[in-house]
Amino acid sequence: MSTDLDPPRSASSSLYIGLMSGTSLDGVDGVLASLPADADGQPMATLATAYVPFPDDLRAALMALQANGENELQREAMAANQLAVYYAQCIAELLEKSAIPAAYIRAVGVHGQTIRHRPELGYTRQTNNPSLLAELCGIDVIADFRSRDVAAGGQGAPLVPAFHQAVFGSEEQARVAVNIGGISNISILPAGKLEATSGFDTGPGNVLMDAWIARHQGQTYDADGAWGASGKPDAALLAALRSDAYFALPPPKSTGRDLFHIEWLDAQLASHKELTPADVQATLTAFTATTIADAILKHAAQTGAVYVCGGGAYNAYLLKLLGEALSAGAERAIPVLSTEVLGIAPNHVEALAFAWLAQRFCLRLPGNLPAVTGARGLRVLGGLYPAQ
Ligand SMILES: Nc1ncnc2c1ncn2[C@@H]1O[C@H](COP(=O)(O)OP(=O)(O)OP(=O)(O)O)[C@@H](O)[C@H]1O
Ligand SMILES: CC(=O)N[C@H]1[C@@H]2OC[C@@H](O2)[C@@H](O)[C@@H]1O[C@H](C)C(=O)O
Repeated sequence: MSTDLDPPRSASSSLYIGLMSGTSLDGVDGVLASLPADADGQPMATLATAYVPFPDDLRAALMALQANGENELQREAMAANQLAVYYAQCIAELLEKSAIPAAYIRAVGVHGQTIRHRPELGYTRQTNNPSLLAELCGIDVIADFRSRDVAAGGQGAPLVPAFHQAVFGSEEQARVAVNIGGISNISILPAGKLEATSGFDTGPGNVLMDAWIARHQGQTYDADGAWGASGKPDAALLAALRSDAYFALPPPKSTGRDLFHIEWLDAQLASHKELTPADVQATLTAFTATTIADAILKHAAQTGAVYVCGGGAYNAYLLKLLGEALSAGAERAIPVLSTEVLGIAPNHVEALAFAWLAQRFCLRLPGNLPAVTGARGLRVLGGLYPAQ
C-alpha cells in the first residue's frame, strides 16, 4: 500500500471508485483511481481495474426489465439487490488488487442499470440498490446521476462529454470522442474552447449486433467483428435502418433499448428476408459505423481526430467501416484511434467517468453540460448513501 494516503475516512482523500454497467448488460466495469481535486480532475491515475461479468440469470432478468411485464416492481427490486452483490464484488476486487483498504476510498460512483430511459416523459430509471451497496462495501456510495438533469429539463444523457472534455480535450487539436457501448454517443471537443463541448447519442452501438449474433450463433458478441466481416452490407437494408426518425432529430437527444431493440430490427427485416444472417450482421455493423460517421460529419467535420472507446473499440471490422464512412464524407482524412493512445483503455473510460462524477458530487461541482443534455443549467448530479 502506498504510504502517502490521506488518513482513513478523510474528506480530502482523492481516491474514488467508479462502476459502470451499461446497456450491453454484459457485466460491471470498475476502476479505482486517484483524482486530485485541485486540477479539476487532472491529472488522474488509475490504480486498479476490474470486470465482473453478470451471470446468465441476472442478464436475463435485466433484459426482461427493458420492457413492460408482469410483477415488474418486484422483479426490478430483486434485480437491484442482485446487482448490488456484483457491484460489491467488483469493489472488493479493486481493493484487493490495489491493496488499499475501503476506509481510504472517498466514495464509489455507481451508475446502476438503465432499464427505462424516457426523458421526454420526465424520467429515466437506473436500477440500483445503493443502500445495500453501502452496507456491503462500507464506502460512501454516490448513485442516481441522471435524474437531476432530467428534473432540470435535460435528457439525463449522455453525461460523459464533460469527462471526455476534461481528459481528452486539447488546446491545439479539435477532437471527437466516440463511446461505442450498447448505444453510441459522441463528444465534440473543439480545440482551445472546451467550454463549447457538445455531444449526443448517435444511435445503436453494439446492441443490435449483439442481439443478432446471440440469435444466430449463440454468442454474446461478434468478437473482433469477424462474423460481420464474413458477410456483405446490404445497401437497401442499410438505407431503411438509417431512415429511422431518430437520426434526423437535432441534439440534444439520447436513446436506448427503449427504441433500438430486436423487435425494431425484426420489423425492418420483414422486407429483407432474402439476406443471410452474416449479411445482416455486416449491415448492422455498417449501420453503427455510418450513423456515427454521419453525426461527426454533420456536427464536427473539422475534427482533427476521432478517439474511440467502449467495447466497440475492439471490433476491428466496425472501426474499418467507421474509417471508410468518415473518409467518404470528409474533405481530408480523419484518423480513427483508440483512446488508449491518450492513456485510457477503451473499456475503462466509462467507469473512470463515474469515479470522476462521484468526485464532482463530493466537491459539489456540476456534472452535466447543459449544451449536451438540454438541461436548464449546470447541476450537481447524484445522491449520497453514506457508509455509516
Ligand atoms: N473483442 C470484441 N470484439 C467485438 N466487440 C466487442 C469486443 N469486446 C467488447 N465488444 C462489444 O462491446 C460491448 C460492451 O461494451 P461496453 O462495455 O462499452 O458497453 P456498455 O457500457 O454496456 O454500454 P453503454 O456505453 O451503451 O452503456 C459488448 O457487448 C460487445 O458488443
Ligand atoms: C440512459 C443511459 O443509460 N444512457 C447511456 C447509454 O449508453 C451510451 C449512451 O446510452 C449514453 O447516453 C449513456 O451512457 C453514458 C455513460 C453517458 O451518459 O454518457
